[in-house]
Amino acid sequence: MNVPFAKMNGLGNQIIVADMRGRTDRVSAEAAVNINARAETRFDQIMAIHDPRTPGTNNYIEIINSDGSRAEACGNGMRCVVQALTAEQGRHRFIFETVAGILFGEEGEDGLITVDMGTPKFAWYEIPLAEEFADTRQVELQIGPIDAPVLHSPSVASMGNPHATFWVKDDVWSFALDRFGPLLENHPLFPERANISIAQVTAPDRIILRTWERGAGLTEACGTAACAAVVNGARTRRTARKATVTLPGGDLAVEWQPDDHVALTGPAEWEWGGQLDPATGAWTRDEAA
Ligand SMILES: N[C@H](CCC[C@H](N)C(=O)O)C(=O)O
Repeated sequence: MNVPFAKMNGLGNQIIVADMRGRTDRVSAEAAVNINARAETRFDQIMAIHDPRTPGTNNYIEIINSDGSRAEACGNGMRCVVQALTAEQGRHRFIFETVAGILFGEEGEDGLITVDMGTPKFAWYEIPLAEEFADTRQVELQIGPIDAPVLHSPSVASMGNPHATFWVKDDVWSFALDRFGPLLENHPLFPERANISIAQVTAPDRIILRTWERGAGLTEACGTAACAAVVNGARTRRTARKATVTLPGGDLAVEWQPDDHVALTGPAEWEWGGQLDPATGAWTRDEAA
């Protein structure tokens, strides 16, 4: 009843790829919490590969945060899925379906993986926000002393999942994101909570970014947050539509293409494999070959 899994990472974003093909059950929230409770398998997201649900797609992917909640999108995790399936099948291009829609992934000759993350959404009800904002390039939200807020006026967008990008002039490491992150993630403005990022633009094609992820906390990298930062940077004229985003774990390349799709390029790394029970989260590590 166990399924194979791989412990992987996408730029230090801790990912577990679980092979749920040929089964009708799902990785339970309880299993996710139990897997995350063990040091060796502490993770940010589980990417569960299921049989396809729609003709023309290769697989349906379910994304589970470390708190057991489900996410609509995960850029770093999708790259890990592409790498795992490329290693297994020898093919390089895949079409996936998630709750947020259809997306493409491809491993290049250089080993870097590009994922088409789809089109960003900017309407307040699409993100979603709890109240109407005509312009989501800058919404009223602040934290810290009322007359001297530490973070304020984020740009918000959906990359399938909700993101707020707070623009800062100072070093992103000078902010206590561990303290502000949980408050902003759960702010009443975000009925489905949100991923919270602080972004420093250092050149029109360069952003330094830290993210507090919804359902996972501080992470080394968040692919969809990098996409949201570039899209929000471009529509507020802070950046070009193509930029390198430097995250604690390293660099990602993001391009908001003329066809409105956002392409995310970066590495993925396989660490080790094992077998897990998707109901309880009990797992064993495979013997090294
Ligand atoms: N690590 C992910 C994002 C996970 C999203 C999740 N935290 C949520 O939206 O709930 C990424 O690379 O895009």
